[in-house]
Amino acid sequence: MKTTWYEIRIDVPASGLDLVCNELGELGCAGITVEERTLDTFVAPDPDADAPERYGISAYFPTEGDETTLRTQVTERLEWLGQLAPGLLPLSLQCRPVQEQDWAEGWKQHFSATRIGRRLIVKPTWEDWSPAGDEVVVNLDPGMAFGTGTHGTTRLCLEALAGLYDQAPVPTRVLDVGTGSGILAIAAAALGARRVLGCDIEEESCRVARENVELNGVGDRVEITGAPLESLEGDFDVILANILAEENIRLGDELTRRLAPGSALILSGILQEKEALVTQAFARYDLHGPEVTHEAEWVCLRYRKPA
Ligand SMILES: C[S@@+](CC[C@H](N)C(=O)[O-])C[C@H]1O[C@@H](n2cnc3c(N)ncnc32)[C@H](O)[C@@H]1O
Repeated sequence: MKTTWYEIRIDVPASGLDLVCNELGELGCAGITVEERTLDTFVAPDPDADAPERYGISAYFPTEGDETTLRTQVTERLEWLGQLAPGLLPLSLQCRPVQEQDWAEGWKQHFSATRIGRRLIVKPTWEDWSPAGDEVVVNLDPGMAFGTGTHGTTRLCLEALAGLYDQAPVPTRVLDVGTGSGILAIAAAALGARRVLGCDIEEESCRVARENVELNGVGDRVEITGAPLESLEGDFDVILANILAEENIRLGDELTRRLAPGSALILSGILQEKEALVTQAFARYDLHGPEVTHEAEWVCLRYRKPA
């Protein structure tokens, strides 16, 4: 049975945050999210940034149609608390009912079938697509792993990868460092790679990636491993690394050491403001490029190892 929840959003001064959360808990609140910090799963919070003066919080209460009483109770309690917590009053409460299903499934509405380049289609498992001509389809259920193709960094990598399969000779050996949901590894296999290795330091990502590899029927060509890059054998025609700028730099020697002559190195996960940091770090390697592509604040660097 689906629970109905009542969401109450409140703007709270930083000094009163703990007090408000405590009072809401006493009134039966089952969960609170604090929304003020810029927290992208891909961008580590800046430890030097000033803490915000106010936070937007969302408190969730299980309800059985008694929202008016609940709203009155919360208002009265916070008005009382306002005498102890400067800046809490005047209160601004925004309330709405929420179905439990919205929490678990809400993100899915942002993920729908997308064409990348000339013939690559990335789609969620719950949508149908009949490929026409030489189109290839990547089917994904990203679960808790990163990589639906909707994030700018993934899309930039997919575009770079798809472009490589529009010209001869097509790459056959591909390494995907930080595979997440496995999206880039599976796309490479779908486009024509014969041996693809995806690695990730997160166990959950490896599990999801393996499931997606099976789902796409490319298990004979794609291997997913939790082993670190440093321990991986062989050289590759394409290496993709959609990891943070600092991590790309840290792994520079290990990435470039595995590039076959004439191969492509595709680096992403780089915020525009970090572009120069990465290009400077990679200037010491024997590489052509980079060719730079952008999406919103993200940058992708495409290098070539001389043939
Ligand atoms: C932004 S996600 C990219 C996922 C997917 N490749 C895509 O393009 O959407 C980055 C992934 O890299 C993994 N990662 C970060 N540093 C890594 C490293 N040094 N070696 C392997 N994986 C790493 C993270 O666990 C995460 O799953």
